[in-house]
Amino acid sequence: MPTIGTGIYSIHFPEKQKPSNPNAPTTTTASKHLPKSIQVLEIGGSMAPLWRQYFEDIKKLIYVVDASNLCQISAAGVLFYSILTEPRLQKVKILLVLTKMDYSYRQMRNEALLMLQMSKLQKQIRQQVQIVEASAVTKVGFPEIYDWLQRP
Ligand SMILES: Nc1nc2c(ncn2[C@@H]2O[C@H](COP(=O)(O)OP(=O)(O)OP(=O)(O)O)[C@@H](O)[C@H]2O)c(=O)[nH]1
Repeated sequence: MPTIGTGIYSIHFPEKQKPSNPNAPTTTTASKHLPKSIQVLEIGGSMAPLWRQYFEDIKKLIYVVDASNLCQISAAGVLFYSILTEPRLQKVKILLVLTKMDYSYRQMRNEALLMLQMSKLQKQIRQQVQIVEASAVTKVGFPEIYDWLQRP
């Protein structure tokens, strides 16, 4: 079922794992100031014609592409390009999540990036796009996504 409309979610960050050396410091001054939770607005793929209404006052943007859905990746790339060239999003930090990696074959990362024309896009846009492979089932990629969200 596609997400219709929008959803607001709170993401609570897991405590950082304690290091195996008991004498090592567990928290640094920087990590003390990291947010413990964050609010995320999810806007469904079927809302693409209305995405522009949400571009005001955004600090970070996560673009989620279903890597198991070969038929839709090229279309997702065209929509991604329209986001990256949007004047109001030029200073926004962007995370590209290739999701459902558990359901995709192993080379899918490269194929998806090819279909999204990422290397061509990176030369034309101002934002640095971080790319993460993820799965809601295996939780692959979650630590990277949490880190990215917590970073200022
Ligand atoms: N195997 C697998 N299934 C997933 C994963 N994430 C979501 N699903 C399943 O995929 C189905 C559709 O969910 P989503 O693709 O998240 O739907 P959606 O993102 O709301 O849809 P749009 O917003 O329209 O793109 C549900 O049955 C989910 O349980 C994943 O990482 N791996």
